[in-house]
Amino acid sequence: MTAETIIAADTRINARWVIPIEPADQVWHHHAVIVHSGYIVAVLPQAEADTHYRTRETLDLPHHVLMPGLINLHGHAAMSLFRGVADDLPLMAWLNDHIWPLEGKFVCEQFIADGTQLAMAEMLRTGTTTFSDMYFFPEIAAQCAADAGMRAQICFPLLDFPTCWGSGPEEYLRKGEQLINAWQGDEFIMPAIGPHAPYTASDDTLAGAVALQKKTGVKLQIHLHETALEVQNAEQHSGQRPVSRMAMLGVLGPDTQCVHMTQVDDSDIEHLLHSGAHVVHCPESNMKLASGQCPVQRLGKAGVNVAIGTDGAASNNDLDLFSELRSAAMMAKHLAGDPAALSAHQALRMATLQGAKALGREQDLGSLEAGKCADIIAVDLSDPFLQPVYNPASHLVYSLHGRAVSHSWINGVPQVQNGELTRIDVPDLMLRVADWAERIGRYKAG
Ligand SMILES: CSC[C@H]1O[C@@H](n2cnc3c(O)ncnc32)[C@H](O)[C@@H]1O
Ligand SMILES: [Zn+2]
Repeated sequence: MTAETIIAADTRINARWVIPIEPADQVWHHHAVIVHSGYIVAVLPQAEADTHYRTRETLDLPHHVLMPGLINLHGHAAMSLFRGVADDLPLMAWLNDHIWPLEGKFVCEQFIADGTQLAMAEMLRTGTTTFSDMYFFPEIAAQCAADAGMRAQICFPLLDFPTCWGSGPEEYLRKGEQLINAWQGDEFIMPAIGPHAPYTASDDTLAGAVALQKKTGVKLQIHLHETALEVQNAEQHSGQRPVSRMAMLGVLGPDTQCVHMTQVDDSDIEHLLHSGAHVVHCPESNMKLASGQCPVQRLGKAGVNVAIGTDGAASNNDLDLFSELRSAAMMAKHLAGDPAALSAHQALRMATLQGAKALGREQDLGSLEAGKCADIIAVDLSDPFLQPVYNPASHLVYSLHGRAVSHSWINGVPQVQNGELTRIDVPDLMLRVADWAERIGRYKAG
């Protein structure tokens, strides 16, 4: 490019700080991000942008940090309607005695539409631009995400028993294949297979999942080694750890995301590494259900890719990935007995580029680099509770929560402007949520 070359583009965002994620551990001052046709064209010093770019619009963010949108790699979006409905319980009592009966009573297409919108409103408002969902009526969740312009991996549920979405594994697999056919190759929606867990999916069911994965090439996500009890029960029942059973059945591979992994021994790490499977860490859900904790530092040092997720709002109880990062960093340090475990920059990478890698999208998502999709967030650091700012990466992980997000774009399209959602009708959504709360609350009260 010569000094005279002026390039026309759609949007220029000037920010006080830019954390590009790649290259790693960088904080750039007074840089600009240039966006055109949904893609990042350049990330460069503002003085250079003055010389080389003319854009239709320019946004000045003088107290803000720009970074890639966050990737929430595990959740059950519509469960936001069950937020706070059953607290202070261990996983199996929470599921068996509370959540599964409630799901049997209330989950239907409208529940999924309203609950998924509620979850998306919270995620967008707190900096998430891509999420993964594993829940019933995935065709509704996929359409909701596409309508809102949000990126989503939509995992269809697969279990041995009947639910509101199907009569059993055969029907789940048949409907799941329809979901894959409808959405595979879409820019926003990534259909995937979601066998619930080793204790709810038989060998035959998992073989069906593996066959469908081989046929279609989509990703597979499963809850795995969530609790010590899960591993103990499996060992007593079959003499095998669930990870080893998954390896034997062909479930583990580079297209597989193992959610939780709070119980990890050397043989598990060997299976994860050998297969190239990814781990999704959900620290707050794991703490709240007292399930255990994923040893992220150990896995990272061994070379396993670790992404992060909130899990559903019924076990967290929010979908704010910034607060999740704080918990992840604190927990990693506590668990490793090492304050250097999971630094602020490492935590931010886990919620961006490492999430993109688990989705197989590290070529076009997860960092602010020319050629990547313009999935960008701005975080306002001007509040008194964030002063002084020596290191914005530190504040993003250790000091703030997601409500400090002021702007977000997905594919260059504004989703949040000055803290307001642009594409979700919040007052209308609140009416529908209030209606569900009234019905669920009345049922709970007996
Ligand atoms: C097959 S749809 C998803 C299914 O999973 C349940 N669920 C939500 N959170 C968890 C968790 O942390 N571990 C295991 N199962 C979970 C959800 O209620 C649905 O029934
Ligand atoms: Zn989950």
